[in-house]
Order: sequence, then C-alpha cells, then structure tokens
Amino acid sequence: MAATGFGNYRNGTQSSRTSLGSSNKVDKPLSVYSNPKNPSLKSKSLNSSGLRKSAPGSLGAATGAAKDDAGVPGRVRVAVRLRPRNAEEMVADADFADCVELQPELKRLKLRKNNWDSDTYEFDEVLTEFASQKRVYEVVAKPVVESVLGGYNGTVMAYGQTGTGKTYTLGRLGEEDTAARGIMVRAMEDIFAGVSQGTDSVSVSYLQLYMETIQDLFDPTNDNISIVEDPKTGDVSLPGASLVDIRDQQSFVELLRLGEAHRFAANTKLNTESSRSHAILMVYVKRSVNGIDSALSTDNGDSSQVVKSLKPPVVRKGKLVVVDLAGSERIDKSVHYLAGSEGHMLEEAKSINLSLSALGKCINALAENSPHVPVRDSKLTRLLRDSFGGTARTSLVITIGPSPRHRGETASTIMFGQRAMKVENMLKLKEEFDYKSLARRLDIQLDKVIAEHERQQKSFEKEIERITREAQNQISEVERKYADALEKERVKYHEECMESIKKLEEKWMKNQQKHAIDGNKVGLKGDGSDVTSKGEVAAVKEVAELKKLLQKEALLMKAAQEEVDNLKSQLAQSKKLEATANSEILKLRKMLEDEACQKQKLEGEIAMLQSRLLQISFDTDETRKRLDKGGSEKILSGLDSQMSQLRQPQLNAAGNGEKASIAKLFEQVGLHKILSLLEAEDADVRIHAVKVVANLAAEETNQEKIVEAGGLTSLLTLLKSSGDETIHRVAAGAIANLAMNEKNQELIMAQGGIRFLSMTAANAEDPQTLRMVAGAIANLCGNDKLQTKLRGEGGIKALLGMVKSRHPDVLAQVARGIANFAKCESRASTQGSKNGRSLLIEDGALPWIVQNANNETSQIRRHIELALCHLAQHELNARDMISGGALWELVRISRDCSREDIRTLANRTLASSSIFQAELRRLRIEH
Ligand SMILES: Nc1ncnc2c1ncn2[C@@H]1O[C@H](COP(=O)(O)OP(=O)(O)OP(=O)(O)O)[C@@H](O)[C@H]1O
Repeated sequence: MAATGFGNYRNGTQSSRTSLGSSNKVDKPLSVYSNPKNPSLKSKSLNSSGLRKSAPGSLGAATGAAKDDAGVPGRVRVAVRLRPRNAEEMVADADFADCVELQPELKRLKLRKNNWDSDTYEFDEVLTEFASQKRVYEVVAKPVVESVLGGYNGTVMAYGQTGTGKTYTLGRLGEEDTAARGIMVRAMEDIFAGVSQGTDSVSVSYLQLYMETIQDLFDPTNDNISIVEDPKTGDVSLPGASLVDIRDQQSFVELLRLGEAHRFAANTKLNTESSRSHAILMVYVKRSVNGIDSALSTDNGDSSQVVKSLKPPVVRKGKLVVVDLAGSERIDKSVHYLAGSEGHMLEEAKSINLSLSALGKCINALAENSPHVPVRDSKLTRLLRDSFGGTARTSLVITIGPSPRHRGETASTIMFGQRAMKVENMLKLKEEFDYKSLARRLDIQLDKVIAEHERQQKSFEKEIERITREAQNQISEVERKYADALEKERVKYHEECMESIKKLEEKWMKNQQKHAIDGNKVGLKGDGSDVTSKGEVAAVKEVAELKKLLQKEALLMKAAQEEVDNLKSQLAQSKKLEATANSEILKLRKMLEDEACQKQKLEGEIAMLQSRLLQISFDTDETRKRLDKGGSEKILSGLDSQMSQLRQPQLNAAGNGEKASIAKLFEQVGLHKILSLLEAEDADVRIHAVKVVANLAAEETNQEKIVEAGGLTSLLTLLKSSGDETIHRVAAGAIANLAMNEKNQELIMAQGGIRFLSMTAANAEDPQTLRMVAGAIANLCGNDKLQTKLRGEGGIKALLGMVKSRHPDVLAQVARGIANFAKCESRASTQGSKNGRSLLIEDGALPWIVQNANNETSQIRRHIELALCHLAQHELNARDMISGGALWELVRISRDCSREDIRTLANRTLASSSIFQAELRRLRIEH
C-alpha cells in the first residue's frame, strides 16, 4: 500500500520527539523553523510553483515522473491566532489580563499559569489580534496553495474553541470589505491566477460533517455521503458529493455563499450560532504541464512531425482541503453545560468530540511515530486520511481567545497545536499521463488533417480537370485550325487548278481554231512554211505561259506546305504542353498518396492509444470487480480465473458504466485496427494489443466477432512466430478463452492449433504460460468430435509434457484436460462409437493419473478422481488400470472421497465391472 496520511506514513526517528507531553516550550529547545531531517523545507524554500528542486528524495518535480512514488518530507506547519476581546469580554474581563501574551517577533506565546508564572511555546507563526486577514493568508495558506498548483495535496485546517475565529479566518467572503476576505476566497483567487483557462480545470465540493454524517452543502438533501479510499494509493474520494466546475472567482464566491447559507440554516435548526459541524471545502485542481500542444498547434501540414513528437500531456492533480473544524470544547465541560438538556445535544457534543479526539489521537500517534494510527475511529479522520500528515502539505491555524476564563480550553488548543507541529508529511506529486486528452487531441488533429487532405484533394482534382480541359481545348483548336487551313488550301488549289485547266483548254481551243483557219489559208496560198512558223511561235509562247503557271502553282504548293508545317509545329507544341500537364498531374497524385500515407500513420497511432486506453479501462474494470468481490481470489474451476472474472455477469452499476465505456471505446477503435496492431513492428505495441484482444476474448459477446475478423488466426500466428513469452502467455490465454466454444474448438484444430500450443508449451519457462496453454488444450479435450484428431496431433502428449512444471495451476489444467478427455471417451464407448482402450492410456497418462489421484490440491484431486471414474467405466481399460495401480485409487475414492457424488460414481463403477469385481475378490477386498 502506498504511503498515505494518517494511515501509513511514519515519522523518521527524531530525538526530540519522545513523549506525547513534550512540547515546543522554549525550555526544551527544538527548532520549529526547519525540519531537522531536511532543513531546506521551510516554506520559503518553495519556488513559485511550490515545487522543490533538489530536496533529497524529491521527485524532480519540474520534470515529474508520473509513476514515482517517492515523496518529499515536510512538517505540518502550525500558526496560532489570537482573537481580539469581544464586547462581552471587554466588560466581563475588564479587571483581568489576557490569559496569553504573544511575542510575534520571537514566534512565541506565553500562557499564564498565574500572576507570576507562565509557560512559553514556540509556533511557526504567532498572529496577534491585529494580524490582517491578508497576512494570515500569506503565512498560513499561501505556501499550501502554491503546492497544490504544483500537483500536491494540501490542507489548511482551523482548530480552536467555539467563537475564537475559525470561520472568521477561513470562511469570510469579504464582500463589503475586501480586506476581510478569508483563506478560502483568497486561496481561490491565487488558484485562478495560477491556472490557464483553456487547458486546466478547477472544481469544488463543499461538505459538512455532523454527527458522523457527511452532508453536501451545495445540495443539503444529499446527506449520506460515503467515503471511498483507494486501497492502492490511499487517496480519499467522495463520489456521492456534488463536484462543481468553476471558471471564475465570482461563481466560486456565489457557491460559497450558497454553502454557507445551507450551513447556517442547519445551525439555526439546531438553535445555535456556533458551528457544531465540521465544514470541509475540497478544491480539485488539474493542470496540464506540458504535452503536444506545441507540436499539434503547428499547422504546417507536416503531420509526420506530429507523429514523431507524440507524447501524452502530463496532468498534475492537486487537491486543496480547507477544514473549518467544529468548536473544540472539552467533553467534560460540554457535558456540564449540557446537563439536563436534550439527550440529542449531549450526543452531538460527544460526536463532535469523538471526531476531534480521534483527530487528536491520530496526531498524537503520528507525532509519536506510533506503529498504529487510529484513522478509522471517526469519519473526520478517514476523510482527512490523505490530507493530513501524509502525502499532503499541511498548515494548521489554531485559534484562541484572550479570556482568562477559558484558560483551560486555550491551553488544550495550544497543546493540540504543539503536537501537530511534530507530524511529518511526505509530499507526493500527483502526476499522470493524460492519454485520454492526448487521444482526444489527436482525434481533433486527425480530423483537421483529414479535412485539409480532402480540401487539397478536391482542389487538386479541380486543377487537374482545368489543366486537362485547357489542353484539350487547345488541341482541338489547333486541330480545327489545321483542318480549316488544309481545307482552304485544298479548295483554293483545286479552284486554281480548275481555273488553269480551263484557261489551258480555252487556249487550246483557240489554238485549234486558229490552226484550222491557218490551214485553210495555207491551202489557199500554197505557202505552208510561213504559216507553220507563226503557229510554232504561238505554241512556244503557250508553253512558256504554261510553265509560268506551273511555277506559280509550285509556289502556291510550297506556301501551303509551309502552312501545314507551321500547323504541325503548333500541334507538337500543344502535345508538349499536354505532357507537362500530365507530369503535373502525376506529381499531384504522388502528393495525394503521401497524404493518405500520413493519415494512415496517424490513424494507427490513434488506434494504438485507444487500445491502450481500452487496456487501462479493462484493468480498472478488473480491479473494480476484484474489489467488489471483497478482494477474495476465488479459484474458478474453468480457465484463467482473472479472465473468468471478466465474464462474471453480476457487475454492479459502476461496473456496468465502465463496461459501457469499454464497449464504446471498442466500437470507436474498431476490432480490425486492434487486430492489425498484433502485427505492429513495435514489440510493446504488440504486447499491448494482444492483451487487449485477450481481454476482449474473455467476453463471450466479443468472441464471435474476434474469430470472424481473423483474430484467432492472428493469435495462432503469434504463437508460431513471436519469440516473446509474454505474448505467448497472453495469446494462449486468449485462445483458451476462444476455445470455450465448440465451433471455435474446431477452427483451432483446423488451423493446426495443437501444434502451435505444443510448441509454445515446449519453449515456455513461465508456469503461467503453461497454465494458459494447458487450459486451452483442456478445453479442446472436452469436444467429443475432436478426440482422435487431438490425440493424433499430439495434444495428450503435450498436456502430459507440461506436468514437468509441477506448478499446481498447471497441474490443475492438465488434470482438467484429462478428465474432459476421459469423459468424452466414456460417453463414446457407452454410445458404442468407440472401441479399444483409452487413448489416454495408450499415450501413457495412467502413471501420472495414479500418482496424482490423491494430490493435496483439491482442484487437481477432483479432476483426477473424475478421470479415473470415467476410465473405469470402459471394461477395456480395466486390465491396464489394475496393473497400473488405479484400482486401489478407485477403492480409496469410493470410500474416502469427500464429495458424495464422486464417491457414489466410484462405487457404481467398481460394482458394474466384472473384471474389477473379480480382482477385488482375488485380493479379498470387500466392496
Ligand atoms: N481576528 C478577529 N478579528 C475580529 N473579530 C474576530 C476575529 N476572530 C473572530 N472574530 C469574531 O468573533 C466571532 C466568532 O468568530 P467565528 O464565528 O469565526 O468563530 P468560530 O471559531 O468559527 O466559532 P464556531 O466554532 O462556533 O463556529 C465573530 O463575530 C467574528 O467576527
């Protein structure tokens, strides 16, 4: 159990701390300014966050190891405050001096014994009747508040006789006069100044403890609040009390006023002005001290950075408890006052005194370093268990009045304070990794990345579309232009050709006609040569003209060709553009793929964290259930008892709530993701994931889903491929759970499960691994259909091989497997579907069975007794059983077994076997 306040922490040895009666009187020098063990522990040695940097054994508070259990020692600090004389005392005590004389500069108080003699006491602070509320806060409470902000528990308590100013010191709201504000209000002001609104939280409960009943001052109808103590950490909590989140000072003051009104109403009902109850204000401060904020807030799009710097934020939890105790009158005086009054009032006085005297006793015990601190004697001390003299920084202000008439009370208050000064504290930093908030933040971050990714993808797609469209437009434009130009050229060329041909034809016609006329003329003149030469000249001219025309045509053709070339180069240019656009598209696609990859990584991280959360929830669930069962470790006859506990249906309401949250988480993470983590590269993640799967497999409702999602195959693969024994142990446990179901048993066999389980058993060193493997095989042994296959694949041999371990847990599972197998065999032989002797006997199980038939562990013994009875039911086994010594065991069982049903079964079996009967007769054994 962890060191806690009244409950556990013991002072170190200190010579001056010898007797209860010893005090810090100046004639017994004892330094009250520093801790003799650690002189650095004056309140001044705290830095601004209330953390010590180099105290021996300190936690290294600035970096804060979440699991470190070491503590920082420190003493309960005690201040004494004197109330000024009130009007009545001014008159009644006018002729008398005050019963105390204060020497604040020496931090001393003198308590008058008589006119000439007084006792002197030292305190950490001596506050005169003139001390301002501000000063009182600063010396009494401020260091505690700073400590709370630094992640420690802190307590401020006021103790004193009725009417001496406890409520004045702690609870004044100071609404009309701010200088009058008490410790509660000022403490909250400092707390608000020390927290950041975005990441931190402050919540309060306000209670009163009256006649051993705790009432909620925010909701007085809630008046039976119980105290819950965490057995591990010793932390005290009040789950039934209202816990109100507060965001600003104003709402706190309003709440306090409401609480005060309820307290006042309760006191009025009791017809008294003084508070007869103890009022307790609890302030819970949660501060985030580092984390992934910086990494997450850099929205530079580089999500891999986020993954690399993944570190859960550290949350420091501090609890400030401010206790305004009821008046500390001595019981004899109260009884005297109350003599003749109603019995209730006497009871009440006793009850107040009971809790105060219990507090006193605890303080005495702590101051004396006594081995027993009677913390359980009252609700007050139970409530303050983690807040006083334990892991908390504690400050006590004792209030006294000046009147010599109350010298007795004042003396007893002073002695109380003196003893409290000797109580040592062991401060413990309350830090934990806030996986939930990390997962939440990562979720938000992932959402952002996904949204950004989707946005980018959309704009990339749009861009791609635009570029493609533009390129296509350009191409079709160029193509269109090219086609138009070609067509134009073709038409033009055609027209020109036609024109030229027409012209030539016309000319040719003209020439023909001319020739015909000239021919006629020649014929008439008879001078042909002259005429011919004229015709030739015309023909030459004609040819020259035609040549010109042809040259012109050639030029036109050339121009058209150039135009075509030009268009072709334009087309090539467009194609180039298209290629560039394509490579751009490819680049964009690659970026998209990278993004998707990052997203997947982040999802993996989240799944891993959520699976851790799931595991933590399971652990909590399991612990809660164990606690619910009163911590008794019931040995369950089935499988792994821890896993079996998870199947217990009788969960209480809280358990159901927890289960619901597990189911929700399970839903959120998704089985596939959890299963995929079984193959993670990081061994820790694999171990973690297999634990989660094992826990899930413990729930019958999850088993089918796990098998369907391929979980069984993954678990068997882990047995085959992993070299880690923890993984083997947990995976075998999960397989054992899945093997509770007949369908799964067949699947396990079909996937070579026996081989992997046998292999695991052969390599196992930890008996718990063997227990899980044996448990899994034992379950398979109970399936009638699998008998031959199981034996054929070495299942029985594997079971028998595990007895080497000698560990009773392993032997119990082996025995259970053998009993299951024997039962199936005897059923099969009764039904006539089995011939021949038992496969168990064939595989050599009988000697071990006989050897352990009277094993001292009842669980093993019972299984074996049953196995023997089952084996004996088949006549074909009788000879082997006789020669192996099993008959003797059967006889013993039939006579001595403490379970009647087994005794009867053994008797019936012996009676029905003629071979056994003959042997018994031969040996002259009566049966
Ligand atoms: N330091 C002080 N200066 C001025 N007045 C004071 C001082 N301390 C107490 N008083 C006055 O004395 C009276 C009693 O104080 P208070 O109610 O705080 O006492 P108490 O110890 O809380 O009593 P009870 O145990 O009955 O609740 C009140 O009227 C309060 O204003």
